[in-house]
Amino acid sequence: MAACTVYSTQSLSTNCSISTPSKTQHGFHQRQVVFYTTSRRNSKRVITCAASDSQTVVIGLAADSGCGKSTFMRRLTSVFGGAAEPPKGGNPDSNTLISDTTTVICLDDYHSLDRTGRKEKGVTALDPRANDFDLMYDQVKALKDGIAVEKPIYNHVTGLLDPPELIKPPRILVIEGLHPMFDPRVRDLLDFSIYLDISNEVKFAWKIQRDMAERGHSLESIKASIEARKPDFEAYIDPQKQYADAVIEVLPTQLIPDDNEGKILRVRLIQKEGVKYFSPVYLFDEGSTISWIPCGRKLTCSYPGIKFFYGPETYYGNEVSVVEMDGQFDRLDELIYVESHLSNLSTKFYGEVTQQMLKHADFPGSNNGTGLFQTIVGLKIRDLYEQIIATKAETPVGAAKA
Ligand SMILES: Nc1ncnc2c1ncn2[C@@H]1O[C@H](COP(=O)(O)OP(=O)(O)OP(=O)(O)O)[C@@H](O)[C@H]1O
Ligand SMILES: O=C(CO)[C@H](O)[C@H](O)COP(=O)(O)O
Repeated sequence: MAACTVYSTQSLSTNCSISTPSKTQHGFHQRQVVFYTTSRRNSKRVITCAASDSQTVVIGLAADSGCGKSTFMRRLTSVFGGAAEPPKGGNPDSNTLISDTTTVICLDDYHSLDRTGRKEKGVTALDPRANDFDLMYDQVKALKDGIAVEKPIYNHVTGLLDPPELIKPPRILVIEGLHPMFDPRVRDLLDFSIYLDISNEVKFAWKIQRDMAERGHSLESIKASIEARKPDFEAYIDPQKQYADAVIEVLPTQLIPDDNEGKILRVRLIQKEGVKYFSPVYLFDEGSTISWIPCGRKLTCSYPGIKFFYGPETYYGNEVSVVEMDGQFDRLDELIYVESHLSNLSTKFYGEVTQQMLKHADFPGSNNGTGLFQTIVGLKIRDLYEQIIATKAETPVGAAKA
């Protein structure tokens, strides 16, 4: 037995072991892995799992609850083709979504306190004390290293921690939730990170739409829940945006003075410069500053119209370039006109952004910058993944391990 280097925190490394790997006809190593499950950190479990030879690329997606993470994930999965589904035959309340290429795990599964536990201790789910970052790190690292893990499940229906589910290393692992960039060890594992920054006004409008219309909550209870989360959101969630490689910022429109309906949106795609395998999208002319109103013969715009902006900025001390769209499309098929003026989109054919947007015209935000920029970031992630895989394929085996 070789010592297991996967679980590197002190509490795990001393008791963790792994059998000598043997190669199967499918190019996988059969490994017997001894590790701890979440709910029982003091008890060992032995399972046999397959460790893939191919690299797992890890993407982090951070946002508050109800800010469009699921919608973004559906757009991302669609870029790779195939539908994402919960693990077959598993817990019906699993938060995990698996497709051919991607596995999306929800970081709510690393809540260390269940609903009652949080109530008793007087902490919210946003508070780091309600989450197990050691285990999050151990398991994301294991998956990145090609080792399957037994991940806990936080059941949103019952508010309890359910028995864990087996997660095998995928080609792309997306960790989405409240804290993907909070712990520096987890942050360092990310190949790319995104923050969905929804302004309070817009968050409120979306919450009302979903929780009042679809879940029967009262206006007062929605207001109270947003207010109760605010201090912890500001302390622990919002600061993560400084680490993100791409931020999608969603603000009320500036096209209608004093608009407070939250229906027409100004959306900014803030892209960090100098990130490996990521070259920011630009409008017309890279590095310049441009304001563009595309409404005319090629693009139908009803009131209040559409306005684009592109230019360099500084964001938390980092150089970024920003593409901004204020307003909404009347006709989605005309998006091709806008697409043809954007460069570095990482599309595989002319019109791919428009095609993706039309394919999911029923998703929230498909007629505005939220859908457009989520789709573009999805394409950039595909490009990043393909570059990482190509680089790995070119690297001689010995050099890769050095
Ligand atoms: N781009 C958008 N435009 C308008 N409404 C949106 C948009 N994105 C999300 N919403 C609204 O917010 C709700 C939540 O979206 P979604 O389920 O994608 O968020 P989430 O972050 O995954 O939420 P949760 O963490 O609570 O599961 C949607 O039902 C919709 O009402
Ligand atoms: O912020 C959240 C992330 O989605 C949830 O509020 C948190 O996970 C707790 O869930 P629940 O409200 O179902 O107990």
